[in-house]
Amino acid sequence: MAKINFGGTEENVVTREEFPLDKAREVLKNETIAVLGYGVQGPGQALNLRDNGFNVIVGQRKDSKTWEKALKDGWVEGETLFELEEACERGTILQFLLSDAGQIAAWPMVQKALKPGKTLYFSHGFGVTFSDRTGIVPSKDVDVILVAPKGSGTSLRRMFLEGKGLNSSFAIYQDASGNAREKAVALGIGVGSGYLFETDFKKEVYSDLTGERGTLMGALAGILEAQYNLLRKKGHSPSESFNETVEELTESLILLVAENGMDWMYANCSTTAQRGALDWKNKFRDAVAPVFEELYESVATGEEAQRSIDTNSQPDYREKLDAELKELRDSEMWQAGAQVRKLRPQNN
Ligand SMILES: NC(=O)c1ccc[n+]([C@@H]2O[C@H](COP(=O)([O-])OP(=O)(O)OC[C@H]3O[C@@H](n4cnc5c(N)ncnc54)[C@H](O)[C@@H]3O)[C@@H](O)[C@H]2O)c1
Ligand SMILES: CC(C)(O)[C@@H](O)C(=O)O
Ligand SMILES: [Mg+2]
Ligand SMILES: [Mg+2]
Repeated sequence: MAKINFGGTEENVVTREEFPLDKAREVLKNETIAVLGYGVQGPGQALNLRDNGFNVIVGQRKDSKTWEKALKDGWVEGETLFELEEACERGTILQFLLSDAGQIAAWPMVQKALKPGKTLYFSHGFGVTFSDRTGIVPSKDVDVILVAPKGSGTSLRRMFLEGKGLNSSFAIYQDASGNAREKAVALGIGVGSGYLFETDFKKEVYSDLTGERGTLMGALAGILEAQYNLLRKKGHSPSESFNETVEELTESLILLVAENGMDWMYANCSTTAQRGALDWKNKFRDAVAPVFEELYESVATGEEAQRSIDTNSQPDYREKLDAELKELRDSEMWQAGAQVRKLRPQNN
């Protein structure tokens, strides 16, 4: 494992050069990897593992839309596609990729199939970190590991097909076999990670819940809405407000940040823009800092986990989420966005 200096702090990371695919295949050559759940991470990880030459099966509820999706993706009923219970029995590595709330209901079935020597794999520290709320407590004779891709399963698959890699974290919760670390890294490489950085289950779930509620999703949507609403209130058109708030960000400036950092994006804007952005950056940072404090606290007390469990365990959780997403989609701002996207020359 390489020690790499990240802005002054040394961390353990694993790169593809150091742990090539051949080595990963060798480590897992006698394993049957059962990917349980075919929502967002399930397809990304299962398809990448399959295309990378691992022995993979998928477990999914048969009466579901995602069973049909699995069939379309080339999984074959009775050969590589099974009901959850059968996949649990057949797999030696169980990749628990049901929704975090769904994992609670499925845990007794998974627990029963987890014979000594098998491996339990998560892509989130949720289940075991909040075990007082989830009831997920693996027995001591199984390896318990984590590989958490830092992005959507959709991106994991797309980037794999483009020859790129999404970074993932990895962690070991229990090492019963003595080989848990090697297995975790091999699976991380197998699912198509760029580089792997080390964490533990608690740090993974705390940072992940903070990130998605914060800058990655919640804060992002909130700050965009606030600026769009202000511009509209001050008499700017939907086109102007949307372009100045979202389209320029996603089509131009954030790509420059991705390529070469914030200062590079700034350097490619006018000196007028640079002066103003440098002046206002700290004001925004300080304004939202207390909200981030509140968010982290809510994660650490388990409040966020409980809310997620309570809402996403309801039988109609999917319909309710869809209704909330529809409301977002139907708002003026995002309807304006749909029009703007249609007008992109590359979409014509
Ligand atoms: N979505 C992502 O891209 C992403 C990224 C990183 C980590 N993760 C983690 O990966 C895991 C899977 O997340 P996801 O977003 O792919 O899940 P998801 O919400 O898409 O659900 C996955 C599958 O679980 C099934 N399911 C839900 N409740 C069930 C139940 N009671 N019994 C049986 N099946 C049930 C659904 O039908 C679906 O096929 C979670 O731990 C999540 O935190 C997800
Ligand atoms: C893709 C995310 C937001 O990184 C993941 O954490 C999730 O929960 O879907
Ligand atoms: Mg998450
Ligand atoms: Mg995440």
